[in-house]
Amino acid sequence: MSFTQRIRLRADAIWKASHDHPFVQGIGNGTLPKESFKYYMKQDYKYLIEYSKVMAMGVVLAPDLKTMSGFATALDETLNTEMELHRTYAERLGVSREELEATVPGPVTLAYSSAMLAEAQKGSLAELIASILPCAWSYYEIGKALAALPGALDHEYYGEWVRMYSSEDFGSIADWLIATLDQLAESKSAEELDRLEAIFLNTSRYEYMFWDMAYKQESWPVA
Ligand SMILES: Cc1ncc(C[n+]2csc(CCO)c2C)c(N)n1
Repeated sequence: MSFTQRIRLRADAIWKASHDHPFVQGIGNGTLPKESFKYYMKQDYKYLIEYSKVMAMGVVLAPDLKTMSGFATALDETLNTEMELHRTYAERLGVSREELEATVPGPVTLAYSSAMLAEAQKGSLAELIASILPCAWSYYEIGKALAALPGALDHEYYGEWVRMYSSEDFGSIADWLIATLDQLAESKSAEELDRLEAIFLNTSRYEYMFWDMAYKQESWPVA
């Protein structure tokens, strides 16, 4: 079993909880309230800005040109394809570019982004990838699962979201991160692998919490 298969297995209960979450299922069957989706899109936009910085740190930490180029491609995809989806939905939802960019990150958005940035700043590429992998990988799994539901791909409102996250382009970023982490894991000690697993489990938990936060439109308890 590869290292990423091992950590995916350990995270299975968390990933299943995300998959079954009413927010995710609501995108798939079209019943998700638009207000929850609007809240999610605004929070996710802020999250993706920080995620992009982590990708950029991947370029810096990369040991060779091929790896640099992989991070540069993923960074471009995030800034110019994925975030374009958010800009398009924001327009449909009547949220201006200014409002979108001025979104105040909620508690989970801030905690999740800070956790990824903290791992990236420690300076090990394996730790950086372990922290961002649940993000790219779980969305691809969710995208594909939702795409298999009748009508989800063609849904007049959420179809675009399902098409983007089930696309091969996003899948190839997840596959590339998986292969890169497996390669880095080959030269790590058992203690280091345990540490990478713990990082992966933590951001898997944050993925679940992000869906939950958005569903409940959870904000800071005191403004
Ligand atoms: C909370 C949260 N987690 C994951 C993603 C999905 N995502 C973020 S970056 C990336 C890889 C390529 O850009 C993918 C699939 C998201 N949007 N929001």
